[in-house]
Amino acid sequence: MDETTKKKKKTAECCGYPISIFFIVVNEFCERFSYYGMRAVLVLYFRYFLLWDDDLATSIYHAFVALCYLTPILGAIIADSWLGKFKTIIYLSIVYAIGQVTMAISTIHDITDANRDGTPDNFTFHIALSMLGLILIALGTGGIKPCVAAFGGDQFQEHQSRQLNTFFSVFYLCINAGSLLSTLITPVLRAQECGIHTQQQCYPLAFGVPAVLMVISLVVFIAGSGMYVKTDPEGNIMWSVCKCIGFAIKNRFRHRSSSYPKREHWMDWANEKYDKLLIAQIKMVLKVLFLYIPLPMFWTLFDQKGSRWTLQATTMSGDFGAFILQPDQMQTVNPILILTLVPIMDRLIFPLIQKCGLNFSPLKRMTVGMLFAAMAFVSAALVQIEIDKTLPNFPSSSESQLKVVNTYSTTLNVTISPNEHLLIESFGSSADYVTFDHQDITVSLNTNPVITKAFSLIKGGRQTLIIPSDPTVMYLKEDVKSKPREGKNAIRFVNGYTADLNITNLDSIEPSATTNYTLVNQGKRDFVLRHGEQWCEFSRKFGFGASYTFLIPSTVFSDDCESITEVEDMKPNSVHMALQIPQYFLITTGEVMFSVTGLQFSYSQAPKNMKSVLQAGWLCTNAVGNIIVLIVAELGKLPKQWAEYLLFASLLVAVSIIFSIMAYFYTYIDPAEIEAQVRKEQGLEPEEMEKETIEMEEKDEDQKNEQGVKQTKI
Ligand SMILES: CC(C)C[C@H](NC(=O)CN)C(=O)O
Repeated sequence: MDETTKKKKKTAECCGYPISIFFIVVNEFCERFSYYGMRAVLVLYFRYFLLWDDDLATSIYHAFVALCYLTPILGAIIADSWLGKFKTIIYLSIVYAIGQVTMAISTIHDITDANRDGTPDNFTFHIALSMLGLILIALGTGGIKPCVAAFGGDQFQEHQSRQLNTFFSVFYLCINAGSLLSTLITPVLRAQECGIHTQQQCYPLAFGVPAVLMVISLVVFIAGSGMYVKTDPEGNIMWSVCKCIGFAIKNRFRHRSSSYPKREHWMDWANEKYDKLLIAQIKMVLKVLFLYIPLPMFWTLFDQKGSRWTLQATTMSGDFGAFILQPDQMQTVNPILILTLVPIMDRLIFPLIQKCGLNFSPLKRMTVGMLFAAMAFVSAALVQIEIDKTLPNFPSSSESQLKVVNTYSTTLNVTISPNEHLLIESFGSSADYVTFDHQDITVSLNTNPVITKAFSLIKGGRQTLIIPSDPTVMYLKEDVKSKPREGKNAIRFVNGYTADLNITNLDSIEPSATTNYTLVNQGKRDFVLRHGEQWCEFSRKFGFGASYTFLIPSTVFSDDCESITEVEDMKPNSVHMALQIPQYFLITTGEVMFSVTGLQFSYSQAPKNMKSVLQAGWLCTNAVGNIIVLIVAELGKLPKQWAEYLLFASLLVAVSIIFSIMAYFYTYIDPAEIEAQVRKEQGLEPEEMEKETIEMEEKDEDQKNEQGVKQTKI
């Protein structure tokens, strides 16, 4: 125990706050920038750099987030039992920074791109390095998380309890300011092009900047070193706690006969062997941990902002007139609202409620926070119902859908066996998809002579029958059967020109052929069509989430691309992303009531030597919430997304009712007061008692007491 001790040494103050707090909140801002910045581009890195599919990318992403909220337990044990919070933060921040740097290095494609084609040649190297980086990051970010908040709390003196509450709000604001800035900045950095041999999306910059911020965070924290109040670790407290609980259970079991008098609490069965103070502290912690059992459900809903809600946004329109919002940018609404709502709640709403004489206790706030989150999901369900009305009618797994495109020189009468008759103009298409419940069809064209051809359609798929200038070679082309990802537009061209054509960013297309789909972003896009010396420019403004087939006629160069016609395979998104704002508002209000309060509650209800442990327990509720998301995603979804949203909302309402009942029976405590009372009962002076506890924990009592029964000096 070589840390500078200081029970509560007098610290330098500014406006009633310890100055050391400044270093802690700046440190938290930089660390959260680092964490959220890296997280913002992580799925894209998995998907487009490591070339994993959507499912694998999403699962590894959620598993990483869950790990980040499980490792706080480890950090808390190290801090409370061994190194103390200060040293734990320093050492694990170094691990964290190394992890971020490793991660940034793993994204440099040039390292293994020997053939210089722009893609890595040795994926195993990049995967191994990035997994190592992520494990170190999870260890670092999770490990320091419970220590930083608790260390911040330790800086306050007893007379600063009002400032302590404000500190937790400011702390939360810093988290969200860091997360907001990084979520805006790192995607922009990723979109830059960089590289030594070939220019690719700049993942090294997008991961490198968070790495730099982590180093800054560490430097800032060390800079405040001389000003901190540093509390000593109190020996292997977790081990003592486990042994004490184990003994209480064993002893209770040994004395299960009704002839033994009952004890007030089952932990009192440890009285024979363990110190009363330790037992009292364990009781306090267990009471709070028991209360945490229903809490993961809140995070299960909360963390779907990044997954389900972002997917929902991809089926909506982000055209806000003055600016365009991409679906994944919608998530920034959360930190923006946090930055506005925390001060409003702290300065206006909570004091107002207090003035009205209502007792809005922390646990009541948390219950109301849960109900707000449930309402957010009801709102998401209503938005989903609106979206569903505008979505195309996609085929079921047993159906097939077909559309016909005619690039023949005249209108055609198309008969699809047995009784589908379509009249299709030259360079036009059937109005919509025709749905078949069988796959084998025969198509007849009223040409002279009549052309008849048999086709087999894809089950559960959408296809287009392309009739080219020579109808005898008509063919099927597969269409997109879901909304294009990230709100992009899927486009393709049918070449009705008499020779090969080159189109910007696409391979050259032969006459009568159709290109594969290309994804283009919203906004005005220009394409140059070229054949030898001839060229023309084709411009088109795109919305969100549409799909088009462009038909190029033989006259394309003579009328300067004017005669290109378009077939709308899928309508653009028409429900506006602004409709998601109410659900973001509700979930963020819920977060302020639930999460900020939970953070304060976990600190205030923990005994001095177990503050980090309870912070870690609190963060673990988030990890379990993420694991529930993973399980639900794996088990498959309800057929309708809105129904799944309502299911989650109902589950959270049920859980919040259970939580409110548990909260009703919870009595708020002042851990310091209880500890002082126990000491008094033991007839020990505070200082004397502290020494006593440490000595006791250092002994290996198991070896001494084979019989397991020892009377303490109480
Ligand atoms: C959700 C976390 C447990 C708390 C916090 N996140 C946010 O504030 C997001 N609005 C964090 O510490 O990252």
